[in-house]
Amino acid sequence: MSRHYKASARPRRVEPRPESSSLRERLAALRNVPPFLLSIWHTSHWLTLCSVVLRLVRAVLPVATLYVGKLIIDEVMHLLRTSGPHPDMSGWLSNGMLHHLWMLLALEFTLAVSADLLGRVAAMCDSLLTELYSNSTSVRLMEHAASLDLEDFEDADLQDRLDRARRQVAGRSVLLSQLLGQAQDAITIISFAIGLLVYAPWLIVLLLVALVPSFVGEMHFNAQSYAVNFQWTPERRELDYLRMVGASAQTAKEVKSFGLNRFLIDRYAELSQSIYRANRRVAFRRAGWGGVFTTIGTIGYYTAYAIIAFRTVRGDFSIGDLTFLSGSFRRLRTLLDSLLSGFSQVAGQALYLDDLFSFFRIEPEILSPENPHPFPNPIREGIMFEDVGFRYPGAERWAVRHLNFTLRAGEVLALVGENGAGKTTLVKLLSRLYDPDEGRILLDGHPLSDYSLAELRANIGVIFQDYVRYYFTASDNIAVGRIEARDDEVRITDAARRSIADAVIARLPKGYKQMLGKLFKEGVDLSGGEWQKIAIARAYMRDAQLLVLDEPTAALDARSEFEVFQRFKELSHGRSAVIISHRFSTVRMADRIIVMRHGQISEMGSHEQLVAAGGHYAELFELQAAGYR
Ligand SMILES: Nc1ncnc2c1ncn2[C@@H]1O[C@H](COP(=O)(O)OP(=O)(O)OP(=O)(O)O)[C@@H](O)[C@H]1O
Repeated sequence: MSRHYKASARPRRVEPRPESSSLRERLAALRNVPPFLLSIWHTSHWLTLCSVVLRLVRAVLPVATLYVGKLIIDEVMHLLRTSGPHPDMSGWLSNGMLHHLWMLLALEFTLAVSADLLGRVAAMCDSLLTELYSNSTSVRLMEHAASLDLEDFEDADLQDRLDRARRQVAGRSVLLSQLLGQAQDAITIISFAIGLLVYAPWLIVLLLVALVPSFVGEMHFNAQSYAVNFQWTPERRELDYLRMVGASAQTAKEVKSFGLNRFLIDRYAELSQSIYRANRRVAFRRAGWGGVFTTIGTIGYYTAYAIIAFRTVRGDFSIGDLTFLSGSFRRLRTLLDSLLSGFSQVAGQALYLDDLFSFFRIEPEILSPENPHPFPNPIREGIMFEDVGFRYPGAERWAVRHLNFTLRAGEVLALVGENGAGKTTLVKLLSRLYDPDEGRILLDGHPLSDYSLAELRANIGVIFQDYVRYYFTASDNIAVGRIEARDDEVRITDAARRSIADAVIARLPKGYKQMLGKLFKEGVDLSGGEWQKIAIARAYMRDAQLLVLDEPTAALDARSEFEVFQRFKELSHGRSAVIISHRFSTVRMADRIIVMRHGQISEMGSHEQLVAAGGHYAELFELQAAGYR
């Protein structure tokens, strides 16, 4: 299967960029809400139940409060009508005429206090639930990212999506309380609407007419905000990158000595200004249209108010009815307004959920087979490359092609060649970080893809030239080579001894417990060569049958390099190794040397054979040797 085909088969590579998504698309994004709610439910049954029940109860309190308010006014009016104004309250109090009023006032008070308490407890449940959800989603995000292929990480589109997914987790957690608040508002609206329907059904129609324009407007502008956000993801990532380069311990040295600060700051300011301008355009239009739509709503409200007042004067309604109706209408308007705009916000946020869910839908392609072939121990025949070719995704050129050779069991093979010749690519194929686009790689006669990925990786210890400097302790920096053995001190010190990192660690104030790097308090930075010795120790943490060292000694001084290889030779116990190096002092120690040129093998043989052949190798060797004379 060619890389080209794979690329087009992946949904993420053909994802359209919504310039401005249609209403239908925004509504379609609501399909993300049920799975979102389901994951909330899985986060904590108890908190979800608690929040839902409290909100249900809380939802009917406003109409009850308003209705009791109406009863209070009617009761007051009744008292005034039956006995007239009473300057001395003591008579009323003693004959029990105020009993009913007292009861109503006490009920109103209880309703007000309950509404407040229920609201607070529900908000607490929401915030706890939100934090739990955000934590568990971040863990899922890391787990899923870990399962993806290296190719995925080198894809800018995926990086954009991952970035939006991360921001979704950090910034979209309000969605939960918004959704629950929406449900609560909807129930409150229904309860108010029932009250209003009983008195004056036509008021509802008036209300809807006033609100629909503002709803459509909100929907439109939410989608525009999303589109702006979407289109500018790469630039936002660049902003993050510039911030990191401009102010981080790793880059400070070079940025200072090249005087790069001004350039970085200007680039940052320019980019952030462009994003700001795009956001401002939407914000201006939103504010302008929002004003128009709100005015329409206000006109609707006051028309209704005038009608109710007029009909009260005509005697159709009591004063209590007037307060209840106008109060209901006002509350309904604000509630419907917030429900509709909240709905469009939910629809907008559901679009962001798309990023999160679509990130979770990306499937890795480099997988273990269902019934893996047992991994040979020891490897008998070796690893055979049969006409192997590979092109990086999206690249026109083949990075390597027509590779034919066998890495024999127990053999130390060196790869040499100029920059970009394809040496690291060969190693990535060997450790199945990529699958070849052409040809096959066989291990003891079976394609690499027949073996369990975990077993394959456990049996191949690779240290890449751009190995990671972890800001962990020295001990953990070595243990990452086999993290299960993190507490195995004997193994760690043994690995350090083999890679001559033991001498480096002996000089650290806290030895193996010393925090490395300058990121954390009390961290100690190392020289390039010292870091490299620590990194090489990782390879020895494994019981790998094949060691791959990609320019393992580039930063080492001549004596250290010699020592590392002496120990490697002594201690390899017949293990195979592939060593990439530009130093011929290292290369000549190998059993066999492969010379790569423009992605192909140009020569193969021992040091002596290749020098005698007088080809490219001999030329490169002579060049380097001349440098020492
Ligand atoms: N992730 C990548 N995406 C696209 N092209 C790549 C990628 N990595 C390497 N290449 C290209 O593939 C070719 C082979 O690169 P490779 O890293 O294998 O060379 P190398 O021989 O290891 O070089 P060096 O000695 O500089 O480390 C080069 O042309 C390089 O530009």
